[in-house]
Amino acid sequence: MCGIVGIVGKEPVNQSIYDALIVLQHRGQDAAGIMTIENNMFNLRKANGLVRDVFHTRHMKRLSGNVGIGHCRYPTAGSSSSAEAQPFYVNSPFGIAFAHNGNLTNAHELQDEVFRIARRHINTTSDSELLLNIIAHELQSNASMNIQPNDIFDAVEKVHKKIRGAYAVVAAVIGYGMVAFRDPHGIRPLVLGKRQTEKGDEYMVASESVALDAVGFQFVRDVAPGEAIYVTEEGELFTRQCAENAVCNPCIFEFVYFARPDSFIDGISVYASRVNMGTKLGEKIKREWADKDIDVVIPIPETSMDVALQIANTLGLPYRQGFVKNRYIGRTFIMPGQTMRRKSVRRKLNAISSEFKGKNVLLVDDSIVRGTTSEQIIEMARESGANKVYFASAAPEIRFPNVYGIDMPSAVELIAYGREIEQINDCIKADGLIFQDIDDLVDAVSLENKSITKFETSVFDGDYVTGDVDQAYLERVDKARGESVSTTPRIQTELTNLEMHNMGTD
Ligand SMILES: O=P(O)(O)OC[C@H]1O[C@H](OP(=O)(O)OP(=O)(O)O)[C@H](O)[C@@H]1O
Ligand SMILES: NC(=O)CC[C@H](N)C(=O)O
Ligand SMILES: [Mg+2]
Repeated sequence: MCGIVGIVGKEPVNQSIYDALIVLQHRGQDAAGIMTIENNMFNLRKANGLVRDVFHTRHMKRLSGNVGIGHCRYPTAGSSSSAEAQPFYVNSPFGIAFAHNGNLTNAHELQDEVFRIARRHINTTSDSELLLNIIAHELQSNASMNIQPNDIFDAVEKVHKKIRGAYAVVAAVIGYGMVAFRDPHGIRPLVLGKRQTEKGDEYMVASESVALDAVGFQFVRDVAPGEAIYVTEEGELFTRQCAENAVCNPCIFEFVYFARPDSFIDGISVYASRVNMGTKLGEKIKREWADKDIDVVIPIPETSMDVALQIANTLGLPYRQGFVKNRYIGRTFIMPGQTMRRKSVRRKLNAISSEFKGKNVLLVDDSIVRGTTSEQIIEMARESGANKVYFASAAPEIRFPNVYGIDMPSAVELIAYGREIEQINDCIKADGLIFQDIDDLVDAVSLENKSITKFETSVFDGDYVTGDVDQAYLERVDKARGESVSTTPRIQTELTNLEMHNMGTD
């Protein structure tokens, strides 16, 4: 999913960007990077790894400057090579550092255009490097030596017309400041924050509001779909709507799984939406499983905990912790490669056997994607002596690939693809399996902000809000990005490109 952050400050921003990335770590565990501007020069450090492992004191010291951007990556296009870690950089016009959350759906066509028309070479397979070059080209064609806010906004307007898909973007431009914008459907989240200091106002954009909280910025508002934000190096803020027909169709999977519960996205508390999911699913269980003799509700840590507690409340059943999560293991779903994901479930979760012995348990997860977690967890519950193991998913069956920044490029790897509920259950081997209905999921989230009438729900219903995704497209994406990409041993991909990039030397 990726986390992005950008700050125009009155003091060095390196520590604040680092702290913001630490709380956005759940959005991307594969690589991290920070780029700052000082005396019209860029400073960069990026590498594969968690934020805490990528930045050491010596790197932080080098990242001086009052303007900067940061990124933590969960690869959804290209490879997981360190050459595709972000921020990316182009030297013309002015010098632009760039970070992106999302996925372009017309990257294929753009690749050719960028070369033929803009004469720009893209040296990685990343759609983000492509997007950076499109912006750079538009800025270059538009601007004189002394660009004004409207020149930047005109360039973003042209970018919106050219590219399709999901994108929340932040860029730092030498001599100018920070530019950020969000796709016209608002699929990926982006918030604006402000901090008042004696030297003047500082501005920050970030993927989630929790990043503002962490570094002491006040939440101002969500960046509107299609809107662009420009903050000069001096701290002056300009904004403009740069897209025609912008609509707010946020990705519903942010609320199901990706975002932190203490974040607010488009006016919706992620936590409250999860509690509502618990109420809705609890009511469905009451209606449809009146005959099931459930003794206790047990969450599968970590994301499902808020939902599971509310299911227990709704059913009037005890809520108990049956699994302990190893705090040093990250999220399994966003790990690259099925082998790593499979191995990590047992390393990450261990059963408290006394909570299962002789009991009929209802295990709750936020979603079942590939079934990696559910299959192993049910096995663990049985090994711990459970009598019956029922399973509830707070999201409906996931049957369609995601093309907007979640790594589900291939339908065949989804456990619900081509399977009815009983067949899914045959795979995960529960004594009963129940999914949230799609209408209930949408209601659960929209209850918190009634003005949003449509969410991006393609993984559940195949309705892709950008309108440009058909079967042929899905087949192409599937082919281009098979498991081979994400399972390629890192060392191999490293060797190919290591010297071609400004890695911010060790
Ligand atoms: O069906 P699967 O392919 O296994 O994917 C779904 C699981 O992956 C996620 O957990 P993850 O471990 O990534 O993160 P969490 O600790 O936030 O729950 C999600 O919460 C489900 O538990
Ligand atoms: N998950 C994301 O937002 C990924 C951004 C970009 N498509 C990449 O793969 O680097
Ligand atoms: Mg989980």
